[in-house]
Parts: sequence; structure tokens; C-alpha cells
Amino acid sequence: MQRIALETTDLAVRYGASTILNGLNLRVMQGEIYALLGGNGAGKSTTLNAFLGFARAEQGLVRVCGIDVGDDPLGARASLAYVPENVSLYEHLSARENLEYLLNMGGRTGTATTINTLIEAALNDVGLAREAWDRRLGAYSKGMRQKVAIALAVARAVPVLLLDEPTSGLDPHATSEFNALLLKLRAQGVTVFMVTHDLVGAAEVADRIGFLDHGRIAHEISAHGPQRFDVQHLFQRYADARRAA
Ligand SMILES: Nc1ncnc2c1ncn2[C@@H]1O[C@H](COP(=O)(O)OP(=O)(O)OP(=O)(O)O)[C@@H](O)[C@H]1O
Repeated sequence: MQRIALETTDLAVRYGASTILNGLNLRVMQGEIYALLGGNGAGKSTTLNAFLGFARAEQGLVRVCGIDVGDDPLGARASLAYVPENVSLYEHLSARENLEYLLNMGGRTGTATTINTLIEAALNDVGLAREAWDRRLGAYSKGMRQKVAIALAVARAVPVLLLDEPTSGLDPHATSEFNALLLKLRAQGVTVFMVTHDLVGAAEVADRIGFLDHGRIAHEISAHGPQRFDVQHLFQRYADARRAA
């Protein structure tokens, strides 16, 4: 049976007098790619923060792999890898050194050989060119940094990836490489929840697309069954939702 990876039930989040999420109901299954779209300020990043335990639920429930984030934020976070829009890692260290250091900080133990094998397998898995592995991150492109951040998730073997605007600023080649990587991770059973404005990318990889409006999911469309994604139609719907907001 397919398990629920991410779930919010009747979630409300407020910042001061502003209600950002208001009765948000989301359910993302294990091994699914879910794209959350919505206008600027709709609360997409706040939704990510709710899963990470950084935005407090005023009402309702947030669960990550069955763990209640309110009760056990650290336990929930152990199942998550968060990749922000601009990945910030240690610029003076290489990809290999970044992973070594961050895995160590995360409490990963093992012999130097075991850790090195794990790191090389992860860097290989995300498609980072081997000649870049020992180069300092300072000279990396955005797409290469993202690969390192995802390699860390792969090495940690986390079941859920949270991505904030992953394709903004990527050129078409890097975007297409990135989308292929997401599909590969999905095939390995990883759940991907991404916040994006990139309708074309979302339509290409997502199993479902949700539109956030007025703090809740206004529309949700599945890539499977009779409702295939039609980018023109999606764009119109997105533009209409933004105008109405
Ligand atoms: N920590 C905070 N304290 C107060 N207000 C906040 C905080 N974080 C976000 N907000 C406000 O909550 C609203 C939703 O912000 P959020 O970043 O979740 O939107 P978004 O949908 O990700 O927007 P964008 O597409 O522009 O990135 C905005 O009005 C923002 O100013």
C-alpha cells in the first residue's frame, strides 16, 4: 500500500494579524512528485516551513512520514532534505569535502572508505561531472550546487525532498537535467515536494500540481487519468487565480 509522505490537515498559520495558510489540506504520497504553485506571497514557502517545523501551526496538523511535526520537529526533519532556491554550502570546500563534512555533522559514522564510497555513489547518482568533485564550490554554477545539495539528500537516504524554486535561474539544459534527476529519484521511491513558478517544468515532471490561493488549495490537477496537463490551460488558470487574489 502506498504511504502518505507529507500531509497537512486543516492547517492554519498566522504571522501577526495576517492569516497566511487557512484550512490547508494537502496529501502527498510516497514516490510522488507534487508541484505547488501560487502567486507571490500566497504562502508556498510558509508551507515548506510548516513541514520543516519553522512555521507554527495555529490550527490543524502537519505530518512528515507519519510524524507529527508539532510533537517531534526533529524526528520529522530527519526524513526531509530541504533545498532552498539558492543553495548555500561551504564555498571553499569541494563537493566531496562538503558532503564529508555535512554527513559528519549529521552524525553519519563509518570508516573513511565507507563514507567515501557513499559520497562518490551519491555524486555519481545526481550526475555531477567527476572532474568537478574535488573543485571548490566557489566556482560552481547554480545547477552544480543544486546537484551537491541533492547528493547530500541521496547520501542521507532521506525519503522526502523539499525544493524551493528549484529551476529559477537555470538555463534550459540545466533545467532539463534537473527534471531528469527528479524523475530518477522518483523511480527510486523518493517523494518530491516543490514550490515553483515554473509551469512548464511542473507540467513535465509532476504527478500532481496544486494551486495555492487564499491559504488553501484552490485547484489540484493530476497528470494521470483523463486530465492530462495542458500548459496553456494551466497558465490561464494560474493567471486567473493570481488576478482573483
Ligand atoms: N517569518 C515571517 N514573518 C512575518 N511574515 C512572513 C514571514 N514569512 C512570510 N511572511 C509573509 O507571509 C506571506 C507569504 O509568504 P511566503 O514566502 O510563504 O509566500 P510565497 O508564496 O512563497 O511567495 P513568493 O512566490 O513571492 O516566494 C507574505 O506576505 C510574507 O511577507
